[in-house]
Amino acid sequence: MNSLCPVMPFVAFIASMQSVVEFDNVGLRYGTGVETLTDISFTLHPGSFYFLTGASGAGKTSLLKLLYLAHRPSRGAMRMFGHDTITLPRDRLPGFRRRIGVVFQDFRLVAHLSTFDNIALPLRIAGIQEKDLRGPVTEMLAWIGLTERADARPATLSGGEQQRVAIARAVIGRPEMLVADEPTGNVDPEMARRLLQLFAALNKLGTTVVVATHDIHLLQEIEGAQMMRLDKGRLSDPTGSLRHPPRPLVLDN
Ligand SMILES: Nc1ncnc2c1ncn2[C@@H]1O[C@H](COP(=O)(O)OP(=O)(O)OP(=O)(O)O)[C@@H](O)[C@H]1O
Repeated sequence: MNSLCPVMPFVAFIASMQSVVEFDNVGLRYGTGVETLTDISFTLHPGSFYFLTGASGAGKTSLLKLLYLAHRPSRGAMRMFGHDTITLPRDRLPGFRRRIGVVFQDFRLVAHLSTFDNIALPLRIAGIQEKDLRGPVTEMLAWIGLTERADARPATLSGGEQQRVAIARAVIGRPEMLVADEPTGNVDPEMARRLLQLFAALNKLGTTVVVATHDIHLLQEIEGAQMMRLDKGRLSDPTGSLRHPPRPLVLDN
């Protein structure tokens, strides 16, 4: 996968950044309930690969929502791409979101668009010309094994096929940060490994990757990956990923 579309000259930009994301004592509360996320502090470094693990209900999706700016923290400080996102005016949020690729747990494909057009969407939004996007989208279709389904609408695809389209759409524009929520939950182990290779290729090009998963065996697939674990809304740091320097990831089993 060495020809992910050259959309943004971001590698040099990322290399010059100290951190991609910084959380300092962040809390998140839905409505008037108890806090879903409590005292979350960490720094994500440019070009690193993080797995976010934790039991169901631990707060993984909630933390990812903060990362892709769907929610703002209820308290604490948060910086992204060198900017304070708590005080960022609402009209600047879309510009920040375009720098983040997101694989949603429920895919969120555009129902009336074909597989090809769903994958091409970020490139079209970025103003890439039709003649320049056909090659990367075609290559991506082959990589996810859906060349034959290029014209299919999402409703006619299986859950696993929709998931692969969602991943292709998230990575094709080479975002500065990729946030993926259980991205391999609907595919077989072989395809899961293939999709992780796609994330790894993107990561090697400089993208910071955060993948939430229940499947800790995935963690062994990415050399140098770091692990963040949520336990009832609190972050633990089993591999020292969030300290300096991080230790290599070693699994217990
Ligand atoms: N919009 C919401 N309003 C109120 N509570 C919410 C909302 N979204 C999530 N929660 C609650 O926050 C807690 C954490 O949910 P979250 O989806 O972040 O967990 P998760 O670790 O991603 O779980 P899973 O692995 O099952 O997807 C849960 O108790 C959930 O019910």
